Amino acid sequence: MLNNIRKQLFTTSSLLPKFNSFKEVHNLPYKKLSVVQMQELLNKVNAGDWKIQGEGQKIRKELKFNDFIQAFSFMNSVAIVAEDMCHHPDWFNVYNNVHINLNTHDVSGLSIRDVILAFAINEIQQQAKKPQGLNDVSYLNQQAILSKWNSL
Ligand SMILES: C[C@H](O)[C@H](O)[C@H]1CNC2=NC(N)=NC(=O)C2=N1
Repeated sequence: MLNNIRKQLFTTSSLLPKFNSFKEVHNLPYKKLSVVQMQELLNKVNAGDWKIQGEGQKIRKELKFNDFIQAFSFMNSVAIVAEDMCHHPDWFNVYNNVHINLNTHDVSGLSIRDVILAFAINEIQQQAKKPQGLNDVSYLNQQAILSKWNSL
């Protein structure tokens, strides 16, 4: 048991791919990650605040914003990155609350794609300061997110 965990921890260190555009993410190789591997990767990319659900079926985060404009502008920014990645959040929004679940359908669980999107969402959350309206995504800096990922 301990040996298995050690082996899994060891193998995760080689699992962080580099890429220069979110459009490349769809072509990266991916496989189902164990709960241990997933937790290790989330910690590594500063996304330890995402909670792994059940036996590793999905990860979840609940966010609260100042108001609906801030929440919806954040969702617009995430939608832009998610569409480029071809990996989309399963989410719920009421007023200033946004609940997000991520998973990878064809592995019936979690993969590196969920790690990358969780990382990007955390970065966008930090960037989303004071939008001028529902559709204001002018603060979104994809290059900054990409270079931060590539330097992890
Ligand atoms: C065909 C297309 O690439 C797939 O259906 C994509 C779309 N968006 C997705 N989004 C998420 N979160 N998980 C997926 O497995 C997924 N698959």
